[in-house]
Order: sequence, then C-alpha cells, then structure tokens
Amino acid sequence: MPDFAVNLSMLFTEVPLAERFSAAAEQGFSKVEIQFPYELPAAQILDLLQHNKQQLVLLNAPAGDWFSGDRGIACHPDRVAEFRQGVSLAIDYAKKLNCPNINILSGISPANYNSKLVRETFIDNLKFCAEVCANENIQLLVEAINTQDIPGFFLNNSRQAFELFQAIDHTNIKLQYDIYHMQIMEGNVIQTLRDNLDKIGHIQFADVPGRHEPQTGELNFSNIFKALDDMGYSGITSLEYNPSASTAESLGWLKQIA
Ligand SMILES: O=C(O)C(=O)[C@@H](O)CO
Ligand SMILES: [Mg+2]
Repeated sequence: MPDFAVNLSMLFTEVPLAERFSAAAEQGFSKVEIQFPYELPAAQILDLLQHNKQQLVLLNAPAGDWFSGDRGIACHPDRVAEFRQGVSLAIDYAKKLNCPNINILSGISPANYNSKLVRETFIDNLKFCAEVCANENIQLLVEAINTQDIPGFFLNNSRQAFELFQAIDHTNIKLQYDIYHMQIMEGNVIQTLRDNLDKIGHIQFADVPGRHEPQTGELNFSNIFKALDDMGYSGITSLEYNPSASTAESLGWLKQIA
C-alpha cells in the first residue's frame, strides 16, 4: 500500500487551514502537504504539526498573484527576480518545517515572449532552484498540469518534463507526477510511472473526470496502487482531490482498500 499523505489545500476545506491538521489527524493522516502555506507563520504551522504528530511533506514555492490569474511564474522572462525571491521564502518555510520537498509551477506561457526565451527562462530558473535546494538538502520537484484546467500552462506532460531534465542536467530535480493531470494529458499512467520511476519524486492523485476521490471516475486506483508497490515506488502518494461530498465521506475508498 502506498505511503499516503493528504493535501490540506484541497481536502478538509470545511474548516480554516489551521484547523485542517487536527481534522486530518482524526482521519489517521500523519503526513500532510500544503500548496501555499504562506498565509500562516511558519512557527504556527510547526506547532500544529507537532501537536498533531504530523510531518509536512510538500509545499509549493509562491506562484505569483493567484487571484489575478498567475499560476506560477517560473517561465516568465520578466519576473525572474520575483520568482527567485519566492524560492527563498519557500526554502525558509521548508527548513523551519523540516519539509523535504518543494514544488515549482512553471506558470502559463506569457503571450508576449517567444517560446524559446520562455523555455530558457524556465530552465535557468530550475537550474538555480535545483542548486539552492540541494544546498539545503531539499528535493526540487516540478509539476506538469493539464491544459483543460489551466489553458496555456507551460509544463503540461511528462515527456516534456523529462526533456527539460536533460537540459537542466542536475541531479536534484524530479517530476511531481499528478495522476489526475497526466490522465487528462497523456493517459498510460502505470506504464509511464514504471518507465520513469527514477525521475519521479512525488505522486498526487484524483479521479478523472471531476477531480474527485477514487471510484468516482475512470481510473482503477486499486490497480494503480498495486502497480506502484510492485514497481518498488518508495515515495509519497498524496490525496489531492476535491471531495465529492464532505471530506470525511470522501474517504470511504481508503477504508475499503487499506
Ligand atoms: O493543482 C495541482 O495539481 C497542484 O498540485 C497544485 O500544487 C497546484 O497549485
Ligand atoms: Mg497536483
């Protein structure tokens, strides 16, 4: 059975972020991830983690101004300084919270720049991040996201990520393989995981369509989780879905397969 974590930005949203740690602990989760933890001071998050005997396993670097439409800025040629400042904040949180992974969002390709410059900016930023994270013993992750939910998102499939890894040529970068996004963009989930396990550092999941819990859509999660065990995946597999009912009700599948 995978080593499960739960994403506190998408599950347990019935209560404010600070209350989701205990709500997750009550459901048996000892590992949590937060997309953007910055609304709470790191010291408060540390208290909550300690109080609930939980480990924070993943956070995202700041992704620009989400409410104005940014979905990451790592590929934006005119925002390199802002991006790198955000990475410093992410590292600060990760160190204070003993969080082993930082995820980067490429962002939407900016329309006013040529595609070569956009790609080069992303590569340069990821080289920089891989090195500064390596110095702090933090694994750098980058996530591919489907272009139905975020039209124009620059990094949107696993093959593209693996090509970028060759150009980046750094040992401290891996793909955050989100089964939901990759089922939409390319399918072939189990074979892709098996063929590229050495390049995958973290897994997230939701069913397709709808981005809800397992057993609401087309994916066979029992088979996917068994395949992950069989191929020897030893990383974390995280629930990152929009519960179709309450979060507690949405966990029925987990009790069935555990
Ligand atoms: O949307 C996803 O999938 C994520 O993992 C988020 O971190 C993006 O904000
Ligand atoms: Mg994800």
